[in-house]
Order: sequence, then C-alpha cells, then structure tokens
Amino acid sequence: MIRYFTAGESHGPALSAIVEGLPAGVALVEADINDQLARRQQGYGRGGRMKIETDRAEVLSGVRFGKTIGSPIALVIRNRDWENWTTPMAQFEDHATEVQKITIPRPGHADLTGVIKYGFDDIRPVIDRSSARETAARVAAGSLAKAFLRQLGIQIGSYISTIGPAAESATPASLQALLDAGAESLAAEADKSQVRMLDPEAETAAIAAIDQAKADGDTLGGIVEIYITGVPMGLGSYVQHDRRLDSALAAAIMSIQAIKGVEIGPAFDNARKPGSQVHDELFAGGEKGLRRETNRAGGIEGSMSSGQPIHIRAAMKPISSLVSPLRSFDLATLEAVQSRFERSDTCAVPAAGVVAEAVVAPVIANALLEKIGGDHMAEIKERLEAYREALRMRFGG
Ligand SMILES: Cc1cc2nc3c(=O)[nH]c(=O)nc-3n(C[C@H](O)[C@H](O)[C@H](O)COP(=O)(O)O)c2cc1C
Ligand SMILES: C=C(O[C@@H]1CC(C(=O)O)=C[C@@H](OP(=O)(O)O)[C@H]1O)C(=O)O
Repeated sequence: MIRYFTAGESHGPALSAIVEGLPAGVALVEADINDQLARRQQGYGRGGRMKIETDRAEVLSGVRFGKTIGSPIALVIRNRDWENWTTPMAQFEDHATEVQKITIPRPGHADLTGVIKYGFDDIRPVIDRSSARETAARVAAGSLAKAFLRQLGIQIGSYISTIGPAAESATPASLQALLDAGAESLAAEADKSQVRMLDPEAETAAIAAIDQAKADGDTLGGIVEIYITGVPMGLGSYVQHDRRLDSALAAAIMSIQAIKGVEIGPAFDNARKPGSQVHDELFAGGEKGLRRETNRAGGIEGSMSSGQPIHIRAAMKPISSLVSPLRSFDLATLEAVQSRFERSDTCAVPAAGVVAEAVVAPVIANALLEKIGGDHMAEIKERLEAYREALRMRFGG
C-alpha cells in the first residue's frame, strides 16, 4: 500500500514528501517528477511567486539505477523564495519583536479558523502551511504513482471546462479521441492552452475573464475534469464503506486546497434525469468484448471501476486573497477593517488540474495493488495481464 506525507511551509526552506509502499522495479527518470512540477507551475492568472520558483525535486532515497527499490522515497523541493523569508520564518532565532504580526484574517482562507485552532496571535504560520504551495510536494509524490500506473497502461489526465463565467458549451469534440489514446494525451493537449482548456472559444473567454477579474482586484474559480484510462474492471469494492473507490477518489480530490465539490461523471446532471437516460447499457461478446456504449456513470459502478475511463469533476472556489478587500476584523483589537491582501494568484484552476491528477494516482495504485497484489513490477505486470486475459476469455474482445 502506498502512503505518503508532506512537510514544509510555503516560505520555509523546502517542501518534502516521504512516499512509502511503491513496488520495486518502477522505472523512473527525473523528468517523471520534474515535468509534473513544471506543469503545476503553469496557468494564466498565477501570481508573482511562480516567477520566483522553478520547482525541482531532489530524490534522497528509494531509487537505484533508475528504478525504485521498494524502500521509502524521500523527496525535497527547495523554496527559492526562502532567501527572502529567513527573518519572518526563522526557525530558531526569535524575531517576534521585529516582525509585524499579521492579525487581519482573509475571508475564505484558513486564516481565522487556523489561528483559533492553533492558538496563535499571528496568522503567518497558518498562511504558510495552509498555502497550496504544499501541492508541489503532493505532485512530486503523486508523480511516482503516476509513473507506476503508466507502466501498467493506466494513464491519468485532466483539462479545465470552466473558469469563472467562461465554460465550454458542450463536451469538446476532441475528447473521445484523446481518451482513446490514453488520458496523458488529453493532458498533453490541455497543456497547450494557457488555461488548460480544449474548447478554443471557452479558452478565449476564460483569459478575458481572468484579465477582468485581475483588473477588478477580484479572483476566479472553476471546474477541473479528471480522467483515468486503462483502469481494469473491479478495483475498489462495494462490501465495506472504506473500500469504495468513488469514496477514496472523492476524498483525495477534496483534500486539495480550495476544492469544494466533487462528482463522479456528470452526477449532478444525472440527478435531474430519469434512470433510462442515465444508466449505461451492458454488452458482451464478439470482437468488442465486455463493454458499455455510453459512460454516464463516470467509469464507476457499485463503487468499483467499470473498465471505462474514470471521470471525476472537481469544483474549485475562487482564490480568497482579493486585492479589492472584503470586510474583516483585526484579531488584536476586534476593530472592523478591510481584509489584507497577501501576494496571490488571480486564478489557479489550471494548476489544480495537475494537482488533481497527482492525488488520484496513489488511490488508483492502491486499489490495483489490493486487487492483484505484488511487490515488484514483473510480478504485478504478470498478474494484471492474467486478470485482463481471463476477462477476454470469458466475455470476448
Ligand atoms: C494551485 C493552487 C493555488 C492557490 N493559490 C492561492 C493563492 O495564490 N492565494 C490564495 O488566497 N489562495 C490560493 N489557493 C487556495 C487556498 O490555498 C485555499 O483557499 C486555502 O488554503 C483555504 O482552503 P480551503 O478553503 O480549501 O480549506 C490556491 C489553491 C490551489 C489549489
Ligand atoms: C506558492 C504557490 O502557491 C501559493 C498558494 C497560495 C495559497 O494561499 O494557497 C498563496 C500564494 O503564495 P505566495 O504568497 O507565496 O505567492 C501562491 O503563490 C505554489 O503553488 O507553488
């Protein structure tokens, strides 16, 4: 079972992650990690910080001669911005009297709830760990699981369908062909756009909306579409609440900063339709084998993978640091004041898509390992192929 933790403050020396449970024999090159980190830094509407950082992971353990060795993998991503923060974020010298306390919480961020929970009189420590800077470590960790899955024909990708008022009007025509080629083709196509959109009209509208929000001192959220292709049927289980695949995927996506809604396939649209227009009819035999001709269930039935692409939709709220202030109060005086602006992104939905890809990778990898087991790549490949072959023998295809 793959488990991982991250550590690190946004303006501290570094972010780090320890990833445990990755099988031995997963082939890795540095680009498997660093390309994902670079993708996460992209996107129209990001703030000044992304010009400072060029994220790269140092691998401290668990990899030998370009392959995992089954032992924990420790990753470190240095914060270039640290050099500007050695006083306000000093670890052992006490600069509390020189550094101005931050006492005005931003509505929508973790500021108020965080200071109260941890008993601070300065919001800085909350800002620093609640920051989505942490997602760099999660993307590095997830990239390892992604590489493992890729070597088994399972790919993860995403694109953005909505940014603020700019939304695609229909499913993009290119989507099916991209999914047929594997979800990483979808991600590569989306990456060509500054907002990771497939529909050029929606892209133009999104860029204009971000420009407008920036001019207004405002921010935008949006909707991320995540796809996982090549997933064999039967990962997850209906027998116990904590083995349900949809539940584990939703929890992973919801753990991303500012994600407030998750659906599997078009779940909220489906809720408004009769069953006859929602459920995917079943077919077997012949050259096509076991199949459905539609995928309205988003690739999951009975909390198990159906063998179709898994489709997850995630709603990101608008960024909570606004140049045009909202009403807040000063924690020190309780005086009503305007909220404080902290350097910020205007829109980070494209980056959130890359993060979403990363966080679902360990979930799928664990469901696969639970189903077929195995501690090294050759063993896992053999077992997965035997499982796929058994399905072909029984149902055709
Ligand atoms: C990739 C990414 C970048 C973000 N950038 C910012 C930002 O620049 N400023 C900001 O206020 N919030 C930003 N957020 C959102 C905050 O991290 C998030 O709203 C905050 O942690 C409160 O979390 P919660 O409401 O989801 O619990 C970003 C989120 C993501 C996923
Ligand atoms: C640093 C990243 O995102 C940050 C996420 C973030 C927040 O509040 O979540 C606030 C901003 O931090 P800063 O004030 O340092 O610019 C973003 O830049 C990153 O994605 O690497």
